[in-house]
Amino acid sequence: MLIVADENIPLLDSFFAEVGEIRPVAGRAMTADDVRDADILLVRSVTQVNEALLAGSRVKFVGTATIGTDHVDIDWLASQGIAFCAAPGCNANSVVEYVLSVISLHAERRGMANWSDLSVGIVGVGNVGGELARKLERLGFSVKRCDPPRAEQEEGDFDSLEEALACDVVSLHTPLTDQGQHPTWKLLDRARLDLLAEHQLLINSGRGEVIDGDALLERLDQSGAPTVVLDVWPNEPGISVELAKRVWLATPHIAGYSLEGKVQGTETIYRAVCRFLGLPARKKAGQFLPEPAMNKLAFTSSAEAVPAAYTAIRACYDPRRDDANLRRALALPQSERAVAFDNLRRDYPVRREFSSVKIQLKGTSKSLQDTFKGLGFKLKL
Ligand SMILES: NC(=O)C1=CN([C@@H]2O[C@H](COP(=O)(O)OP(=O)(O)OC[C@H]3O[C@@H](n4cnc5c(N)ncnc54)[C@H](O)[C@@H]3O)[C@@H](O)[C@H]2O)C=CC1
Ligand SMILES: O=C(O)C(=O)[C@H](O)COP(=O)(O)O
Repeated sequence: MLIVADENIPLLDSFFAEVGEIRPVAGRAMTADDVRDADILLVRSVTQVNEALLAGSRVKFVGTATIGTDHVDIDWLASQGIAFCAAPGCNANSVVEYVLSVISLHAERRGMANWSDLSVGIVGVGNVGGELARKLERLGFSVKRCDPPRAEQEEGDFDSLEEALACDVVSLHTPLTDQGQHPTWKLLDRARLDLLAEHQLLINSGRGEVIDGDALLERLDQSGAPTVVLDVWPNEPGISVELAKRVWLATPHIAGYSLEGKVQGTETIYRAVCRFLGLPARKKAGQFLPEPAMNKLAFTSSAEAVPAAYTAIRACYDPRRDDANLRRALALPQSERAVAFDNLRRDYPVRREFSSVKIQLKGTSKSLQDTFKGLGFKLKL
């Protein structure tokens, strides 16, 4: 059994050594020659999985250790009888924590006493957007939910795109597709970007092409432009330096890169491979997660909820470090930038989720306890 796999899938040996021989390959550069003799192909988002890659190969199962599937021609796989699995939800919480950290920085930068005075419009209310909405509402934010595909299918409190785009913060969490009733390709086109005003914050941690990159560049050169944070970009890894210069925070598609999120992605495809082969799935993500370097934070009775929350959030994850690293990479000669973008992702430092930290509270208020619980930290009272 030959398993060809993107070398950036963490814990390949730990999960798959008992299943078959593993051949790690650079995901971005994977060719038909690399996969010809494979029985199983395991990828991440940087490998285009389609007829050009797989025609004539013996691959019978494809797994992607990612939430997004826009890099996979799922219809073609089905037409060839090739089984497929993705990892829905695996790194959703990581993306939510990225967005929460960005919102905390934005509120502080605007001199707001209370970040929950910001309204937040979420576009795409699935695993990521849904969890973001739940956390924000628990923290007291007012949230608009825009999800036309869900609104058509179920009873629920959904809002229009225009209502979401009128919020103080707009966060994009749709899949990328140019098909069907609700395409998201350039969903934020020139006209919709024109609706955004100077006081607003636009965050894209879905897929780069959901925003029209040229229109965004133009909008950011006009007066009254919104503040923009991009984790995902048109044309990765060769992203526009001009666009990066004009956005407030620029990160190299790492919103989902918590250790928990990555390892859960591997676990999901491991389980699917075991099911496909009729093997018992004995390994679990939890057994491979080390004790976090920082596992405790303490606050005293004088701590106030909002500043304490910001301190704890940023102790776990502060996007300004990723922003600084990406800007350094983009200052390299043009011929080196795309590789540098990918290297930041390949060599990403260990980042742990809020749930890995116990917050010790001595004599603190109920509101402080509720804030930390709402964010997903564990409490030690
Ligand atoms: N930056 C990063 O590191 C990561 C990015 N992602 C991206 O985030 C996307 C969303 O992830 P999940 O929430 O887990 O996916 P999901 O499939 O659970 O939810 C997506 C939601 O978007 C909705 N949607 C589809 N078309 C829409 C439209 N035109 N307008 C508004 N809503 C629409 C769907 O109905 C669905 O509820 C992924 O497809 C992936 O592209 C995911 C993980 C990490
Ligand atoms: O899960 C997704 O969808 C993502 O966007 C991943 O976090 C992307 O990571 P790579 O597959 O590009 O390493």
